[in-house]
Amino acid sequence: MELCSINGLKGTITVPGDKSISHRSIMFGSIAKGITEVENFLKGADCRATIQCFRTLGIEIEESKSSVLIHGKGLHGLMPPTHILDVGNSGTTTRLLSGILAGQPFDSKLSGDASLNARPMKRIIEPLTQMGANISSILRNDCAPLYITPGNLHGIHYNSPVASAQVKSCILLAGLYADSETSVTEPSLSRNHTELMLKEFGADIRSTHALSSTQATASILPCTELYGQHILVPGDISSAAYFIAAGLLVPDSEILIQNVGINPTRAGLLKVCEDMGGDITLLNERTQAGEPIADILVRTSTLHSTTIEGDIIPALIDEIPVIAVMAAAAEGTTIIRDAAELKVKESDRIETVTDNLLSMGCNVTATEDGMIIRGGCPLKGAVIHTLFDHRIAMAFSIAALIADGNTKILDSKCIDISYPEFYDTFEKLL
Ligand SMILES: O=C(O)C1=C[C@@H](OP(=O)(O)O)[C@@H](O)[C@H](O)C1
Ligand SMILES: C=C(OP(=O)(O)O)C(=O)O
Repeated sequence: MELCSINGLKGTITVPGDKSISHRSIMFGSIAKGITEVENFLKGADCRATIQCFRTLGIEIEESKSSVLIHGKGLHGLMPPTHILDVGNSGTTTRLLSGILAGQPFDSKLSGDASLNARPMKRIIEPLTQMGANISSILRNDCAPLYITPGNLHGIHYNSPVASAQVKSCILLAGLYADSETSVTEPSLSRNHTELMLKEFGADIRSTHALSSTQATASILPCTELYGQHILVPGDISSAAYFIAAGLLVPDSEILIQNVGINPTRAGLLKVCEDMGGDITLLNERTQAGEPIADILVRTSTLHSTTIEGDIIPALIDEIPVIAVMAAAAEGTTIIRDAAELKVKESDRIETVTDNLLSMGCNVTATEDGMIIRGGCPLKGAVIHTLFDHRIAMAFSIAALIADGNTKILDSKCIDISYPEFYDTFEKLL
């Protein structure tokens, strides 16, 4: 994809359904009894991988233009897979599905693409093994492909070294099949969609937030049955993030993004935009199945630098590439720290972001757990090496809109992972 600078993005748009909630709707719907109907499901490649995995596990899933119907077979209704489960590029599918598979009375294997098979899985192998699961890395490198065989699961209390919703959700899902309570404490609260949605499906799940620290604990009791639900998936704030950044950065813009999920465990970007002087207004705030939603009005703003660190990091982890682009255009030096998790995403996002910003003429330094971005230098068009990472392709498409000259985004097709209609949404604002 080739892009150049523009002016005046104007209009009202919606963004596709939330990726995290879409994955969970298929998974929980499949192990619930009865039909789960999902509206505004994200038809990106990652969530399609989740659908395919559950079809392979014997679940009938019907797709229409407006919704997805899951014919759930109950907690013990999955069938042994006849072939290896293909998790594609999706960390969420891999880690959450492993938690469910650990509780099944049959063997399974799961594997993904080269990027997925290089991501760390010890973070789930360790706690699942403590619970009595039999899960191993087939190549003995603590990565997928993973092999899971039946084990008798018991409840544990797990102190997670990372604030990761994938790790937390994996353990809680295995906890559905354990013989006693399972709980997970994380150093700071990660996205809580599993806790909110499993409760709607009938699970006995609780969350507590320590008053004296940022630590958060979620616990679940073994369950006899979950029940099918009707789910309306809110727009994905991680996808809205690109249009928020575009609205702030592109001169003479005003964009209204309707129906966006603003769950506080996801909405760190809004706080950062506010700290940077961004003109953002939340309209029509409401709650749907425990998930807060709003329309977001964005207008062109003069941005200044900020420091992003500590317990806000999990609430904006996927938005850091586009935040870095905003920081490059802002006056002053922005510091991002406590974000070492960026190194184990679809690419090493500390490296991919800093390398591409450098090639656009920005003065940026990578650090062990983040980056230092000295903003205010004019960006120039460049060839962007996405390394097939969808967030890099989208973040640098925004950088292209304010750069001098043409920018070429290599392998931009990877955007299909989370936002197949990304460039079509842009067309609506021209
Ligand atoms: O649970 C989820 O749906 C996700 C959790 C986050 O990963 P971690 O749990 O690895 O931080 C996030 O980066 C990913 O895009 C989706
Ligand atoms: C990290 C991401 O997803 P996952 O971990 O599910 O691959 C992402 O979408 O940015």
